[in-house]
Amino acid sequence: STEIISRFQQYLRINTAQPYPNYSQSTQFIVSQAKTLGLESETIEFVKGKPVVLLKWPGKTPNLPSILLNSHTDVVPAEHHKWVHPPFQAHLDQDGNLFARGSQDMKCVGLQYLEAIRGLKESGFKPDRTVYLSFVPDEEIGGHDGAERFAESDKFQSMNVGIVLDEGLASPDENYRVFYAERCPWWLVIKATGAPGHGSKLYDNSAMENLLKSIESIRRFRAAQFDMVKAGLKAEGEVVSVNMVFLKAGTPSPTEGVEGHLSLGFVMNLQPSEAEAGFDIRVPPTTDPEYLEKRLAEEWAPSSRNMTFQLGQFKHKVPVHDKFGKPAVTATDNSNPWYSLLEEAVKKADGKVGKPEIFPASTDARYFRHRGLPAIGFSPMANTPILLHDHNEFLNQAEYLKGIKIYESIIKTYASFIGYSRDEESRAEL
Ligand SMILES: CSCC[C@H](NC=O)C(=O)O
Ligand SMILES: [Zn+2]
Ligand SMILES: [Zn+2]
Repeated sequence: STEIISRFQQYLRINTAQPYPNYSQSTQFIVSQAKTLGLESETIEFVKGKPVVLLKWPGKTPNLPSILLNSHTDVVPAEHHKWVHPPFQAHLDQDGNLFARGSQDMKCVGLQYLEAIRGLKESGFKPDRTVYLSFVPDEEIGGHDGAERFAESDKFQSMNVGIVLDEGLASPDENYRVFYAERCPWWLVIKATGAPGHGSKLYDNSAMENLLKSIESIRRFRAAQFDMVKAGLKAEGEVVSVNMVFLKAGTPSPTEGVEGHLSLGFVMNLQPSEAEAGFDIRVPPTTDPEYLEKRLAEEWAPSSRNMTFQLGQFKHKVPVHDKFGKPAVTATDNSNPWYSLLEEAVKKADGKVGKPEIFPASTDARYFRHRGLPAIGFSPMANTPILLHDHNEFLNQAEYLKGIKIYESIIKTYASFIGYSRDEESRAEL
C-alpha cells in the first residue's frame, strides 16, 4: 500500500492549478498509469491544450451500455503561504493525513478508480460491460472546454454510456454522501446609478444608497434561506444560496505621492454616480427560475431605483447563459437500477451511504445529465472534514485506501450488471 500512496502523491504533486494547469504532465502521468494497467488510452483535445484523457477497459459484452468513471484533472489555486505544508508537496504527516490541493477535489477519485481497476484485474475479474475512465480538464472554470465538449462529441455518443460516476463531497460523519442533482449557478451583477454629489450632502437616490437598498433586500432573502438550513428544515442543496462576492464603487484618485493629496486611492468627498455588486447565487432544481428572476427584477435591481443587472456566467466579462430552466435530475427510485446498485455495492464493502442529496455547487455531472444520462456524484471520503477549495486540504491515507475498496465493489457490481432496464432499452433503440 505504500506504492498506492506514493502513486497518489505523484499525481498530487503535478501542479494543475487554474489558471495555468500543467495538463501535459497530468496527461503523461495518467497515460503511463494506463499502460501499466493494460488499459487502452486515447488523448483527445476538443480544444487545443485542453486534453481529455480517455481510458478503456473493454467488456465481454460490448453491446451493453458502458460505465463512465469521470474525474477532472485541474484544481483550484492555493495560497501557498497559508498552508501548513506546501499544497503541491503532498506531505504525509504522522497521523497519515496527506496534504495537497486536489487531495479531496478530486485527484483522489481519479486515482482511486485506477487503483480499483488494478485490484480487480489482479483478482482476475473480467467486466461484462465496458468501463471507461475520463480525465477531463477545466472543471473548476466551468468545464466548457472539457466535459461539456466531450459530452456533446461523436466520440461520446459512440461510447454508448449508460451510467456516469462523478465527484461528490467529503462527509464529516461515517456516512458517504451521494448526489443525484446539483444547483444551477446564477452569477449576478447589479449596478446602481444616481446623481453624484458633495460628500457632505444628504440626498436620496445616490448610486450608493440605491445599491445598499438592494443589498439589504438580498441579505434578507439570504437570511431566510439560511435560517431554513440552520433550523434543519432543508438541506444545503435545497435552498437558494446567495453570497456577495464583490463590491465595486468609488471615484478613483491615484494620487500616491502627489503633493497635498491623501493617498487613499479614492476621492473622499464625492458621492459616486455608479456602484456595482456581484453575487454567486445557486438555485436548486426545485426552485422556479421565473419566480426568482421576477424577484430580481422587482426587488433586487428595480429599474425604478435606477438599477440594472446582468445574469449568467461570464466569459471575458460578457454574460453567457448556462442552461437555465429545469436542470436534469438523476432518479434515485427503482426506475434507476444504478442508484440501488451503488448503495448495495457500498454496503457490501462495509461502507454506509446517507440520504441522496443535491450537490450545492456545480460539477461536470450536469453535462452528462443534460444528455439524458443518469449521473451520480460520489467521492468516498467519510470521517473527513470538507476542505475542498480550502487551505490545508487533506485526506487521510487510510480513508483513501478504504475508498479504493469501495470502488472495487462498485465497479465490480456495475460491470457485471447485465439486467437491462427499460430506459436502457429505449436508448439502445435510438
Ligand atoms: C459554474 S462553473 C464553475 C464550476 C465550479 N465547480 C466547482 O467548484 C463551481 O463554482 O461550482
Ligand atoms: Zn471538483
Ligand atoms: Zn472544485
